[in-house]
Amino acid sequence: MITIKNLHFNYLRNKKPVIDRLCSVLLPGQIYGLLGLNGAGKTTLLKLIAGIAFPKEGKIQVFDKIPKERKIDFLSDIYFFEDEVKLPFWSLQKWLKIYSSIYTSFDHVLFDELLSQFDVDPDMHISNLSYGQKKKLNIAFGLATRARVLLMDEPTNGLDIPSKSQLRKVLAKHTHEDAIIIISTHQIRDIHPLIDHLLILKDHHFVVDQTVEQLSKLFKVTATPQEQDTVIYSEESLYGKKYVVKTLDNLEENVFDIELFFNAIMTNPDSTTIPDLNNTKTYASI
Ligand SMILES: Nc1ncnc2c1ncn2[C@@H]1O[C@H](COP(=O)(O)OP(=O)(O)OP(=O)(O)O)[C@@H](O)[C@H]1O
Repeated sequence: MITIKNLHFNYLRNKKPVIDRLCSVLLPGQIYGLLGLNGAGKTTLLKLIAGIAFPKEGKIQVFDKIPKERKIDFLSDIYFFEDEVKLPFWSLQKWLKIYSSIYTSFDHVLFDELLSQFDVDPDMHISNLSYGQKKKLNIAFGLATRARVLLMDEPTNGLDIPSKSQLRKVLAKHTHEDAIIIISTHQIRDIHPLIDHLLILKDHHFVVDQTVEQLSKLFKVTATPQEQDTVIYSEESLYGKKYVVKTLDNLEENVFDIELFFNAIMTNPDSTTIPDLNNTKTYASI
């Protein structure tokens, strides 16, 4: 479990908060989609969870560890897939030998299997890999660490179309019930089917922190809104106009489109109040 309480963070040279009064509880077995506009603070939040940046106020606890203490058993149980992969100019095998030793549960069989699925030659020198191949190498390595916390910053950036589908498959196959995966992305359509829970970061905290299942009972996308529907957003598409509407009955799951919902939240901030169907959190007013 990741527990975040009243988190506040600003960078040294800028007193303006990047994260402020942010609270949440993230549960094992879930894949979280972290969305927000450019500069909303998504990467910063991932760095705070990874123990790379330190909270100015508030608290983060990852399982029973405090990230900023950077204890060995914490560092070997978390993997941060940064958007820009920084790898040394070594042979892949040398890099693997040195870095895999940090992770007590590193699964070499899985690493080889993933590398082969991604079509990356294990005998290459890292400096000869393309941007996308480095990204795939890093994904294979991160999953093979068997870390319980995986933080992914724009994992589909630079991947070709078959690799994106490969990534979806490997994530679906190799996630386990005690793992917490947070995927920060602007390319939500690349990973939409994987997302269990949506986190939308706006004005320095989460304005949406709900399961996709709950949201799909509260909102739907339709081409033909009914008189009783409350339209919160509409967008022209190739196939005609699409509307995001609040539903009146909270029982059935509807067609839910994360990207359209995100646009609705960004462009229509006053129209929506999202009740917490599980009563686990306070109401999020948007
Ligand atoms: N090292 C830094 N020093 C000072 N300010 C920073 C630093 N890194 C990020 N920022 C600022 O913090 C804010 C949040 O940046 P962050 O990279 O976390 O946003 P993001 O949501 O990941 O953005 P994007 O979607 O564009 O990647 C931005 O205003 C950015 O300018």
